[in-house]
Amino acid sequence: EPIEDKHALLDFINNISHSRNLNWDERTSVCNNWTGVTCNHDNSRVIAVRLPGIGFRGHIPLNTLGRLSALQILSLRSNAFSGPFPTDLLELGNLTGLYLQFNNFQGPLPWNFSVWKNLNGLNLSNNGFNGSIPSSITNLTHLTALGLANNSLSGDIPDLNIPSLQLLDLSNNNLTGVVPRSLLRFPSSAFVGNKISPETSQPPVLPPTAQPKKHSSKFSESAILGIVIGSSALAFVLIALLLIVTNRKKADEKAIAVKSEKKEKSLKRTTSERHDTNGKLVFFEGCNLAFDLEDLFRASAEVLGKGTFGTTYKAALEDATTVAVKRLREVSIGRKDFEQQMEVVGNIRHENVAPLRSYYYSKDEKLMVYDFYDLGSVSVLLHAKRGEDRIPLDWETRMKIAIGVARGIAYIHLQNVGKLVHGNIKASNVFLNSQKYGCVSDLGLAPLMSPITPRIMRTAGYRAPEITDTRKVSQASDVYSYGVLLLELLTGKSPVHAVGGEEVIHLVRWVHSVVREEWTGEVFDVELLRYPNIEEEMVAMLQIGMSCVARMPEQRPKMANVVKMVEDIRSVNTDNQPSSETKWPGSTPSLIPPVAQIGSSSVS
Ligand SMILES: Nc1ncnc2c1ncn2[C@@H]1O[C@H](COP(=O)(O)OP(=O)(O)OP(=O)(O)O)[C@@H](O)[C@H]1O
Repeated sequence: EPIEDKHALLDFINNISHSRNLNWDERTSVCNNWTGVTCNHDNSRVIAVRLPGIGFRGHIPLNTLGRLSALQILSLRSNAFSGPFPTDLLELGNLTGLYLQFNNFQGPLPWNFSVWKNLNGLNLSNNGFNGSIPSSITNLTHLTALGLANNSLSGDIPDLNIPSLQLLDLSNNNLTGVVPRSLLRFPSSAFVGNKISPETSQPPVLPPTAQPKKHSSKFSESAILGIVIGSSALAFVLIALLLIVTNRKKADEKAIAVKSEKKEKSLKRTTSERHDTNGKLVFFEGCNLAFDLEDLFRASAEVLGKGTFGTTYKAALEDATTVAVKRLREVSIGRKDFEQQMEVVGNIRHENVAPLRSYYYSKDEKLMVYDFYDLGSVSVLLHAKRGEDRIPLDWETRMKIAIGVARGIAYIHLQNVGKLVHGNIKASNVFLNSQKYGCVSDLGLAPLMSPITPRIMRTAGYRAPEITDTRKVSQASDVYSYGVLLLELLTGKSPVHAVGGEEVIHLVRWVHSVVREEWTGEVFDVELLRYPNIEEEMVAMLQIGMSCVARMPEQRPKMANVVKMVEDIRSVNTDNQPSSETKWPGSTPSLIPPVAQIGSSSVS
């Protein structure tokens, strides 16, 4: 454990008064569950300290936090710290996030901001800082969010030519002069409550108000604005919190607008207390996101959907990053087992597996935090509004999805001494990685829950037949689900879909029957007909898909073999296809049986 860091933290806590007790016991390891403290992967350094709302008062003790030289995130917001800006913090050259808002700091800002060259979130709002905004702030080239609102800052606004900056709030200070050119892209609300001369500062767009919109994407946009605007919007940001935290209400955005600020403040306090004492947000390696639990609960949240294991929200954090938060329900195992499973899942780093960034466990609340995928899931890409103005998912991309997913699952199957199961392969859990290859999410959740409930139809189409009896997912059942996904990519049809009103068709059975009657050409998605020279590949993929959905688990190929088969399709055909842009890695060509032979052994 990092002894030096531990001593620095103990020196800090022993020299400051605070109203809530922390569990910082010097006999325990600083990396082991100390409230608000996060260590790096090998527990050799403390990298984040998040202590919002602990009731600290007085000056930050000298020569304490400044010794945490590996610190990346420091959040001391919503306390009652006073005194000048703690210059010790200038020692922390690795900081990416500094959150000191809602305290009673006073005096000038530090003049040499440039020491924090990696800083991307800085919030010093709601303090008593005065003097001018130092021009050195312009050197923070990674800054994405800057909050200086509700202080007593004066003088001109520096020309903050920082292209990465997405959120800015300078409102309610004593700033004068004009809004510099580089900042005209921000809404006027970022500057209100100052003495800025009106003629020259003509902000481009005046956002109406922070009223929440009735529906989703707009809701989140206005929510971000809301945070910037400040107090009036605090209302609905905090209701979003309510939405995630209390489990009492469904998303009812209308109610959000009418809540009074007073009420929310107290709500907020209870919430943060409840969560800080109960549980801890655990981060995994490579998580550069600057957020703490309160950020998560304060974030504007939009429901993405309800799944088998819970509800997933899109949450916009204060520093303008967006994450997907999965709120689990009906977790049937205890903390230890839960944490163990999270460690396995969270330490998987593979380009075809969506990284779990962080998780949270307390008695009432279990959360998992992922990167947010802008393009949406493969389910959306494949099925959303088929029609004239739709850009179809081209064959190239479908192949890359299939290859990526196969590689991701094969890698998962190697973990935990070859015992890990994904357990929930389906199109809504597959996203595109930065190279546009498939990337699987939502793995390893089945062991957390009570036995699988067959009532959920959306999953049913991907579920291997033996699960009806065994009630357990396995690597072989992952292979089956992958096969269904392949059929979905090839046919453009959802695994369970209604045809002619009520009727529900099972995709696997449907494909079998079409192939059996030698109508193979009919199974393929009409959207794929426009691409030349892909029949061979489509047929070969169909064969792989059908071998994966063999009825008997032992007849299905292992995932590692599936990877080879899928990759081989490309290496076989690239010779004949000069049009293919990508050179696919692969080994020797596999022998592909004629279509008529597939399925005969596997039809149910
Ligand atoms: N990281 C993410 N980025 C973008 N969208 C996501 C993310 N994670 C989930 N979603 C989307 O949110 C919705 C709800 O997801 P969720 O995982 O809760 O349910 P599901 O995938 O429908 O079912 P299940 O719980 O069985 O996985 C889905 O449409 C899913 O594609």
